[in-house]
Amino acid sequence: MIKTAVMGYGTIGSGVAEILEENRDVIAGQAGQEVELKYVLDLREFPDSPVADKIIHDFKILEEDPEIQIVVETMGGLNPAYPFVKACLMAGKHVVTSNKALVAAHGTELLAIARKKKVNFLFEASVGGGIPIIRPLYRCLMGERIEEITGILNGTTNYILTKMDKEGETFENALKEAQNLGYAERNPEADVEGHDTCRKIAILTAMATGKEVNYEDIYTEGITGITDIDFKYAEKMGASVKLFGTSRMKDGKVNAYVAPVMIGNSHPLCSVNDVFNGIMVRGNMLGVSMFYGSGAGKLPTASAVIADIIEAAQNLKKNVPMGWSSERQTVEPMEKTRFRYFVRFAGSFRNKEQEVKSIFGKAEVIELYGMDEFAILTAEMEEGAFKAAAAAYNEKAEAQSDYGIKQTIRAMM
Ligand SMILES: NC(=O)C1=CN([C@@H]2O[C@H](COP(=O)(O)OP(=O)(O)OC[C@H]3O[C@@H](n4cnc5c(N)ncnc54)[C@H](OP(=O)(O)O)[C@@H]3O)[C@@H](O)[C@H]2O)C=CC1
Ligand SMILES: N[C@@H](CC=O)C(=O)O
Repeated sequence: MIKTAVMGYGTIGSGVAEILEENRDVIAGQAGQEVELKYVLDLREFPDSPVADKIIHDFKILEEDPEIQIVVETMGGLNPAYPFVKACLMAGKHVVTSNKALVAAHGTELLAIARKKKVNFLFEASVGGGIPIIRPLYRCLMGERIEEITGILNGTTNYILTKMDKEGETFENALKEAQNLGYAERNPEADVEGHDTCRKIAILTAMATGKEVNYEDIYTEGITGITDIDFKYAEKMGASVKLFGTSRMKDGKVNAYVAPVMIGNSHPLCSVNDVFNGIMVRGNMLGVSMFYGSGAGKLPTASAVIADIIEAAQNLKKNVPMGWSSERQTVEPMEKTRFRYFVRFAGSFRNKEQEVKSIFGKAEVIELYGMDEFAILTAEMEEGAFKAAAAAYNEKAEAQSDYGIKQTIRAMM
């Protein structure tokens, strides 16, 4: 029998405990022996829960218990998750985590310790919730040169954007619902400002390149600036707005960003709604493959944790080769990335046509009935060139005491 401990009995930790019980026989069949939950480390008591008799508050108890071979970290954050996980690996225990903040910040070091100690540090649940994506990258796609990963990688923001788009819900109400459903991070700023997606695309890029990626090098913009008016234009254009995490890899160079993107209804990721995530992976031989499923939530995410527990149980005496090295992958500046741009301007197109055309070049024009504003969809250009054009337009508008650009969203249509 293999004994495990869960650190953090919140949304995901309690899901892990539930599946260990509910799917006990399936897990034992795959792991080759029974997997028993011995301890649950948390700050609080859970007297009415099924794990009431397993609750501990002192990390030393599980760290020093030689019976514990696999530790699950579902506390979130870096402190004390990082020192606890490191201590478990140093003590020769396998660690499974759903914590992308931890993997993005300290993954390189923790993977190296796991290799040295011949144990495993596994993090399938850290990206895409219940969607298998980490293991496919190091197993099924191991013979591919990965050229691009583009995904809707955050359940909370996709839930919010879907509610705003399809039901006219306000940003604030939709966020509250996502929090009540257990999708959001403890500090939801990580979701809505794009930091969670940034960590996930950094992890996927590191998996794809085999090199460490500093998530702070990735341009990151969240969804807090997206409004109901943007969705009105999107509807008229047969489009929607989604938060993308994208990484393009070519000749050793990586272009990566996190940003809301206007996409047409025919884009494969446009129909990924609510808490669902969708991840497109393009390999040089495979072409495009799509991964789709619940990107957050108790049981889907816990299901991914359970798969890692089984992987560790099947490899108790050896380190499964996966992850990345300490060699740093550089990320190209955002200025070099090419997009079309959806731009909203104050005033009427009739009055601004000459100026807009002379500064932004050829563009499609979109007007909404009864609005004192208009929008354009530019041709594809480099981010640096677009920024220069937008600055020139705003400068002119200011000189004429005229309000300039109201909104800019990158577009792929
Ligand atoms: N929720 C989701 O859908 C998903 C979450 N994740 C990730 O999984 C991790 C956990 O998320 P989630 O379950 O939602 O978070 P929760 O906040 O629901 O759970 C965290 C639990 O850990 C406990 N905890 C915090 N600090 C300590 C400590 N020092 N010692 C012991 N216990 C502690 C918390 O106790 P208390 O409440 O008393 O502070 C809480 O019970 C995060 O990294 C998150 O990013 C990944 C995919 C999906
Ligand atoms: N807050 C995250 C949880 C899963 O990673 C999300 O909403 O996607």
